[in-house]
Amino acid sequence: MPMTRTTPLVVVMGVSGSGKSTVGRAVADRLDVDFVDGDDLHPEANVAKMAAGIALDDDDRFPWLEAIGEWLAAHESTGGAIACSALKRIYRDQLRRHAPDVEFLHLSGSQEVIAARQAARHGHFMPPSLLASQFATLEPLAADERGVVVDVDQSVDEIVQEYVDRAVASRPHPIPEES
Ligand SMILES: Nc1ncnc2c1ncn2[C@@H]1O[C@H](COP(=O)(O)OP(=O)(O)OP(=O)(O)O)[C@@H](O)[C@H]1O
Ligand SMILES: O=C(O)[C@H](O)[C@@H](O)[C@H](O)[C@H](O)CO
Repeated sequence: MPMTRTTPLVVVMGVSGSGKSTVGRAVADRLDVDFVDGDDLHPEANVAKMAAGIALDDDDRFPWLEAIGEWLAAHESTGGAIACSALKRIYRDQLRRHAPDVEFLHLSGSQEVIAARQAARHGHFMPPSLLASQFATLEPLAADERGVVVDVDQSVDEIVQEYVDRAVASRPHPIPEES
């Protein structure tokens, strides 16, 4: 019989400023799994490009998504949470090639709400001027993609609780029995 676990392997996705790092950390604390901020896995050139106000393209994101995918693959048996924008379906497909069991928590909100949060945030390399391109690039989860969408216009605790209620408590994640 396969064992079941309730600790998912989850990518906290969304546009810049949607709360991926904040919520990802809180989700990982709540589920007692490892967390990493995908921003820390960007090649230096990507960070420099974003800091200069230039949006990343598919070629820029490819090696970064490979690194995210490797982290996911390494956490398949333990579960884990990682913050990664994962804006396009092809990016999520790339991650699923590394970790087919991965699920997504899409932090969704209006450009107005997220822009206000970015404006209040200081010392981050991502300029608010790139928010429009983030929204233009975003492809929401399709019906066949494993994941949930949670509205960011509520407290971090409420977001985590909604995620736990909808994705974790209701849906055990089968993993192979250890030999
Ligand atoms: N639910 C929330 N309510 C109020 N403020 C929030 C909430 N979630 C995040 N914030 C705040 O909004 C700002 C953006 O959050 P955070 O840095 O976690 O987003 P992010 O998606 O990781 O951004 P980036 O992708 O640009 O690194 C932060 O100042 C954070 O404290
Ligand atoms: O795909 C992208 O364009 C990038 O990953 C950005 O989303 C940033 O990493 C991040 O959100 C920083 O603020």
